[in-house]
Amino acid sequence: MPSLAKLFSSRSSLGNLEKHGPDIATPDTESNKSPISPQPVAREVQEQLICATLSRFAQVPVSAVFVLEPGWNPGGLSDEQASLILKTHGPNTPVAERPLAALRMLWGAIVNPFNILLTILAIISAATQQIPTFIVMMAMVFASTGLRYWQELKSMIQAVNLIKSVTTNTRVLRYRNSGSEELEIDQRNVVPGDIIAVTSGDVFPGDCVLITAEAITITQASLTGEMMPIEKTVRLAAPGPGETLDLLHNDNVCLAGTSVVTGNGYALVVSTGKDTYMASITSELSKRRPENATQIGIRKVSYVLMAFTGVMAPIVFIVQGAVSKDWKGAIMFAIAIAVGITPEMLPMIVTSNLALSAVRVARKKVIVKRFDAIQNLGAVRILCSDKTGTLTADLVRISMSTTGTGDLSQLPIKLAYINSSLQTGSRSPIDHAIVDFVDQNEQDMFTDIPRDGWVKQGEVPFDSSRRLLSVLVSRPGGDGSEGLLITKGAVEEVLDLCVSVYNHQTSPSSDASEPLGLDISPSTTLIFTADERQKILDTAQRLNEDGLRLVAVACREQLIKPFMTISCSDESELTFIGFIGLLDPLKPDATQAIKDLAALNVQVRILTGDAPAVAAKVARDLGLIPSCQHSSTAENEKDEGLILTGVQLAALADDQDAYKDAIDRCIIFAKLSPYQKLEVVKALRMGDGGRAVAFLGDGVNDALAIRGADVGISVDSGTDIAKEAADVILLEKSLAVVADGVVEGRLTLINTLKYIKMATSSNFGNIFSVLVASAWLPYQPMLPLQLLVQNLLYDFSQASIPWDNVDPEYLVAPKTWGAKSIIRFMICLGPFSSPFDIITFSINWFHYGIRTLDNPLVPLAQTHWFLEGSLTQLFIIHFLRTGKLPFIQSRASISVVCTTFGIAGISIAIPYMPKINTALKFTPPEPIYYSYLLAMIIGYAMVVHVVKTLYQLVFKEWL
Ligand SMILES: Nc1ncnc2c1ncn2[C@@H]1O[C@H](COP(=O)(O)OP(=O)(O)OP(=O)(O)O)[C@@H](O)[C@H]1O
Ligand SMILES: [Mg+2]
Repeated sequence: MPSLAKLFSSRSSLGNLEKHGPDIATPDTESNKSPISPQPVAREVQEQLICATLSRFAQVPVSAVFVLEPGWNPGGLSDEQASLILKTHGPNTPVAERPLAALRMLWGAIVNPFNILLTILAIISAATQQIPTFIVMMAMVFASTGLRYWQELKSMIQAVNLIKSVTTNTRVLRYRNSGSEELEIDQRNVVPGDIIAVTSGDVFPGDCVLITAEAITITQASLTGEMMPIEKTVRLAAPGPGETLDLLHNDNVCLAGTSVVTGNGYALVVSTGKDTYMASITSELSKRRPENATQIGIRKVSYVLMAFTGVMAPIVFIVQGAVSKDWKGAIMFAIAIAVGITPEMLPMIVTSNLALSAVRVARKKVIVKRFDAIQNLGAVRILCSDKTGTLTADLVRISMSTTGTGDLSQLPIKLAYINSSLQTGSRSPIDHAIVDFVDQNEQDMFTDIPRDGWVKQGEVPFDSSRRLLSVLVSRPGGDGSEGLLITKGAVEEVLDLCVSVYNHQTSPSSDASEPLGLDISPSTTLIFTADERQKILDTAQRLNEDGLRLVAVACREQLIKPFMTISCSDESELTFIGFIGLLDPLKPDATQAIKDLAALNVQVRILTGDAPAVAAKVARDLGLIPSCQHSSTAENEKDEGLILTGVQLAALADDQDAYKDAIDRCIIFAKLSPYQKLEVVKALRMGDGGRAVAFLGDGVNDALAIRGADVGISVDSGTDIAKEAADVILLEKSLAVVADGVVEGRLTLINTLKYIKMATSSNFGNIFSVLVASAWLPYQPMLPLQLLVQNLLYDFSQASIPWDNVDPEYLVAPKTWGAKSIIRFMICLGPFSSPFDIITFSINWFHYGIRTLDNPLVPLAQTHWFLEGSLTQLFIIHFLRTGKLPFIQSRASISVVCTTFGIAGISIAIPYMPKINTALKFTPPEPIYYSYLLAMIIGYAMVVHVVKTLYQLVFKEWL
């Protein structure tokens, strides 16, 4: 008996495309093993090879690394060297873009139960001299395999092309004109021997060894699923005796696909492309990802069908064998029935459905990295978004530079400028805005900054948990030991570190002896009392409510010692200087996009690391929370229940009910750490009995939540780490295209559901008919071969379903795979075809008097059932594809009309086709039979329509 589990788990073409995702129909990991997939032993050998290559460079002190390979040098490769290595090693193609395993795919299309059975039957036919039968059967094998292979190959090529349109750049050091130059190149052109510069948010393009002294933290979530960052540092000592390299748990190796969370540094690329650890575990990675709703749905339905097959095939075999005494014929018949029940086209339908949608959304500049994400997008009920760049235009510009009490002052922006221009981490839009502003206004306002005089002596890079960025600089004109620690960051975080407030009134505004006129001494600072703090917070609140994003600036004088490094612990005892207020206008299309999403029943929530008041202002302007005309106090009170901050969230941890209530109620989640973003996404997913949640973000701080959501969405201009974690990439930063993606996802899901509901219900109906026929008729109601031909023709007609129209009302609500709904549909609709099959048996029995096995008219009886079965099944597609009246209220797409009517025409023609009819043992029916047939089709259509109306009344759903 053909194994349904195998069929459902046969790897679809997309399997080897995905970075980490399984293909669509792979519920059963055991049977995922492709017959020609690498054996575990081969994998072990490959892993040992990777280890050996890496340990050569990773287990020596950094000072000795460059001696190991002639030509490699700490200043970087020359362009000639790099292009030579590129030629020999090949491009550093990411796993997702690997050329297709076309042969493996062909193997998957060939080896399926349907083909195996047909081939066995064909061989038996050839052995018994039935050459025409053999030819017909083999033609069927080629046709079905060809159709599936062609569809899957096409989808895969499309997928690869789509993924290629998302490029990732890497900063490399190249040795040019007797000096090192840092340049940005396409990640595909990185070669072993390259030195890369990485900063927070960057993904390692190959397996690398760290070569700079400062520690960085990286996440290996893409390889291990473990989201906690781990620290990596350079190796200074030689390895101890017996020390071996542990790929995932060593100090200085950063594997391809992992990404930097905090810190900056340089690393030497050791392996690229197919030689990386990630490439070696691609198939494992795909199995590790938890099943999504679609896969669970397919698995459940396949279990039900398997149970049917398991019960039905033996019953049919025993009953038919006992009635006809032809046990050999009975077993063939039972097998053919089992094949009939199997919806063997499901993997192909799902694949082409998804590929088609992926190509359609790509036209709207939405790139789906894992095809099945598109279906999940259709299921999304809540879209979480960070604020900057998706809701706002990401055109951050400086609006003001003020003191803690809101008076204009240039000092904060000047200090922030030194901080932003000297820091070497990834430049955030805030840093860009500060640097651009000062560069543009330098002539008029900033003549007193001796630009080149400030020399960086140390840095603590920005991270979203601290929300601070500090730079230690030596003052211009001094002996180099007088330093200034300049810290900028989120207001509360900076205030927590302050011990005094700079008094701008008493301070000399332009004392020539003090650069920037900054003199921090007891006479120019005030003690930081609770009162002072409150005053500053009030100012911040006021500015935030005007929609200004704030960065607080503070500093401290510090003595600089030789070889000193600084860390977070140095960020203390600061003097508060003032604020920089930044404006980021709303995206023009965001309000409409939120309305469109609301019309699609998708709620939008804001999850931001920024202050609640700024987020509230954005939400109000977008219409996400009601705006209040009267006073800001009233607004605050009203917003209260809709905003939750990270601190409040943490405080709710002990009270589960209040926690759930707050998560459900709040629209804005502000001041969240990256972990809290993930926590909120998880909590939202759990709510309401489980719902699909999408997360849209672009920063390092969004990557965890992107990975944790049902659909992670990022933008092409986002950080690599966010793009790596995402399932969907928007080439244009716009919320509006997300709404298009949601519609497309629903369209795909509806068409897949259509197929599965039609296929299962018609198979379920056939089971009853076959049981009746086996118990009643002394001959086979259809020959196994005839059953298979009918099955194949039906399959061909179904291949057009992905191109079908969907009634608009099905698109307004989130849609998920519901195994229960499919089974209910099958049980309620399936049996109504049986009465018409039994009428056909009765016509044969009573009208034509075909009652014995040796009656010469048996082929005619079989032709009759073939025609009735095929035509009713094909025609009824139009009734089942919509909850409305077919042809009049809802029309199928041209492709569905053409295939269903075309295949119906072929079915009618087959009994008349010379050679084919003899091979299949069909006889042309009498003309009068066609009037019976017409009556039966009309009768069946009427019955289905009545049942459909009642079904929708009772269950309030159709597809
Ligand atoms: N480069 C930076 N230097 C100093 N402070 C910064 C920097 N970037 C962000 N901040 C501070 O940290 C706060 C949180 O910003 P962050 O970008 O981490 O949050 P976010 O969740 O990405 O925000 P959004 O939702 O607006 O994208 C900012 O409001 C700002 O005060
Ligand atoms: Mg952000």
